Amino acid sequence: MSVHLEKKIYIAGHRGMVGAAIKRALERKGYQNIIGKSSQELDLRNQAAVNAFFATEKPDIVLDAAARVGGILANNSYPYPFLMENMQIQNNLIDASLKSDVEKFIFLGSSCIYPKLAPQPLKEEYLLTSSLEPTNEWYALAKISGVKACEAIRKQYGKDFISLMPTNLYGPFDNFDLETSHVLPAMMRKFHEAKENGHAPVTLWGSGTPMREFLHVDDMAEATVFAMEERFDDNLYNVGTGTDVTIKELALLIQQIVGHEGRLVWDASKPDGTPRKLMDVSKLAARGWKAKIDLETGIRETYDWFLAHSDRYKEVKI
Ligand SMILES: NC(=O)C1=CN([C@@H]2O[C@H](COP(=O)(O)OP(=O)(O)OC[C@H]3O[C@@H](n4cnc5c(N)ncnc54)[C@H](OP(=O)(O)O)[C@@H]3O)[C@@H](O)[C@H]2O)C=CC1
Ligand SMILES: C[C@H]1O[C@H](OP(=O)(O)OP(=O)(O)OC[C@H]2O[C@@H](n3cnc4c(=O)[nH]c(N)nc43)[C@H](O)[C@@H]2O)[C@@H](O)[C@@H](O)C1=O
Repeated sequence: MSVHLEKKIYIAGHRGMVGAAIKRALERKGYQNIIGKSSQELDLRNQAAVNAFFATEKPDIVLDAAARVGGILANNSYPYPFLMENMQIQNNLIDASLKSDVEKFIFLGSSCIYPKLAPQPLKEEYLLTSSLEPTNEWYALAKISGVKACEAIRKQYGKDFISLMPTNLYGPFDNFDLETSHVLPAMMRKFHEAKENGHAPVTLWGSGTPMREFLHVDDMAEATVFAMEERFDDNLYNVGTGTDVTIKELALLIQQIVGHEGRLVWDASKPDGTPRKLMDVSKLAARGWKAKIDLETGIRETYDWFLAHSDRYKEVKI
């Protein structure tokens, strides 16, 4: 299905890693009417401000990539904002989109919505079948309520509101802050700085045995644009590569790409999180979308970006 290139598309969170990648993907395809606001210009936690923005701008399509986002330690340390701010942001966006008759709304969730010990790979139907992973249950609960809000709107009003569940993402404009980031950017920065420091030892968190699946953000953006252009018959679709690695394997790959030759130390006082969360990506594949960027290529490209933006990676994003 094609979407008119003049449709007004609002990307919530257009300055973030995912939002910026979606903007690049839309621009590549020739979309001409893309809008966005920074959190300073429009605080999405403020319902009155969000309603006023929608009344003025009247977007045709809303892509929701705005959220409070962080790695395992940030999620575990700040449960209240990860629950409350995410619910506020998404509730305001979803409700304003319904009331202003937006044609299409895409909500981005996360693979952590699925139960901690669900069978692998994770099928969409496993949602709400057992308990969540404790390190990120607050964030996961917010995301689950977003999925359900979109599903409720679809069920009650027949509107095209859908949810995409990305696996762990990485790429340009990631958060490289060592306390709040996800594992892949943290490892890249740690190995890089240790190499510059005479190949000093690198300390990583947990046991190294958990498994994670990593998707390049440009693939995620392509999947979002694909979903925007299609009319799906269901509410919830996983987005991933369908393959995963252990955290130790990831460390060795990044170490080799960065060229660090020192020792690895595993800090067992830090949490492992969920043992595995591999996505079953067959539902989206059946619609005709699959990831293109393999992990090694994606990490090499991201490291090139990191080297070219060495002034930026020390910014704290949370
Ligand atoms: N990164 C990952 O590994 C994964 C991410 N996701 C999901 O993808 C989406 C995007 O994540 P990602 O790009 O990584 O995150 P980033 O932190 O890079 O970007 C988040 C964006 O949200 C905006 N934002 C946050 N709070 C507010 C607020 N109160 N008002 C307005 N805007 C706000 C920020 O705006 P500003 O820059 O202007 O402050 C920023 O642009 C999220 O829904 C996340 O849950 C899902 C799975 C994995
Ligand atoms: C996308 C997803 O991201 C979060 O879940 P997570 O996958 O557990 O998060 P993570 O990327 O931070 O860690 C992955 C694994 O890696 C290990 N690990 C080793 N060394 C470092 C390290 O240096 N930093 C970090 N962050 N982790 C490290 C770490 O101990 C863990 O075993 C959710 O909270 C939630 O936000 C969500 O949905």
